[in-house]
Amino acid sequence: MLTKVFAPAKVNLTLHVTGQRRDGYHLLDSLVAFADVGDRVSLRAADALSLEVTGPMAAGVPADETNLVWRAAALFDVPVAITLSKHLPAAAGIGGGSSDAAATLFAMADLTGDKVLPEGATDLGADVRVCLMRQAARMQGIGEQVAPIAGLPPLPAVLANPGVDVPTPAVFKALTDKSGKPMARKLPKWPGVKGAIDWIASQRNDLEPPAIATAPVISDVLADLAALPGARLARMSGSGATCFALFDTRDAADAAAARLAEAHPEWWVTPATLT
Ligand SMILES: C[C@](O)(CO)[C@H](O)COP(=O)(O)OP(=O)(O)OC[C@H]1O[C@@H](n2ccc(N)nc2=O)[C@H](O)[C@@H]1O
Ligand SMILES: Nc1ncnc2c1ncn2[C@@H]1O[C@H](COP(=O)(O)OP(=O)(O)OP(=O)(O)O)[C@@H](O)[C@H]1O
Repeated sequence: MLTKVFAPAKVNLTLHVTGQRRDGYHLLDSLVAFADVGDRVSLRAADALSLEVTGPMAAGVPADETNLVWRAAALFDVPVAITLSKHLPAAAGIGGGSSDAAATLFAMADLTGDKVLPEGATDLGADVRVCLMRQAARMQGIGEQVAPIAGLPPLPAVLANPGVDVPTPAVFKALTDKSGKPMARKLPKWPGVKGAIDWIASQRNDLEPPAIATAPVISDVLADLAALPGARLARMSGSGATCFALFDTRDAADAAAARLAEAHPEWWVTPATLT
């Protein structure tokens, strides 16, 4: 039996860094949504664990035990042959590895019938827990506290990545002010897409300045996204380098994505709906 699970891109609509723990990990307050674009994990029972990485963004992604998909599957007793079809850029702030790991955990649970996640599952990455949620959520602590958020309307978006790898630890290291204000304790009720975008625009991604210091091209991506017709807001996701713009309608996002892709054929650009 072949089990297939979609691994959506994770987008940090907001990302406030509110402190740092003694062990170096940072305290976050983030509104996270998921895109209708992503990777695909498929697996079947086999004699030994194996992984093949395919798809348009497979270049450079490890196909060995360092891949989070492999590590997630290895937590179970059943050996499987896995195919990971990469459509998302890696080391890009959209949770590729974490989302792939979460999808693998779902697929393995489906295959084995196990109802409880194996020990170590959520230690695979800071974003794995939120990626297991697969719906808009508020993420706090170092990523281990996640709560679903109701009432966020589907948000039309363009995602753009300039092709530079931005390693997450380097960005956190370059962050100077680690005590940003959190989001309001109670998130507002959003009156439709326009109101939600207005509110998101009033929040921040505190990792933008240190990511731009690490990879200055990110400021070009943000400027080009903000200049697209109909763009209401441009912001970076996670630790970068992927940035997103939000639009009032999916038609506007589709047209803007086509325009940006034409201007920057060397960038990864896609329209998406975030939920
Ligand atoms: C920045 C975010 O993308 C926001 O969603 C995530 O918190 C990062 O998630 P991730 O890539 O799955 O992160 P991990 O692979 O667990 O951590 C990579 C590195 O980022 C730093 N890190 C990560 C999460 C966190 N709350 N504080 C940190 O300081 C640590 O140096 C860690 O070694
Ligand atoms: N399934 C995977 N897909 C992509 N990269 C992976 C995967 N498993 C392990 N890696 C390794 O992890 C590194 C980080 O990739 P990933 O796509 O998880 O980025 P990220 O920027 O840390 O995501 P985020 O910060 O949004 O959680 C890559 O450079 C790659 O070598």
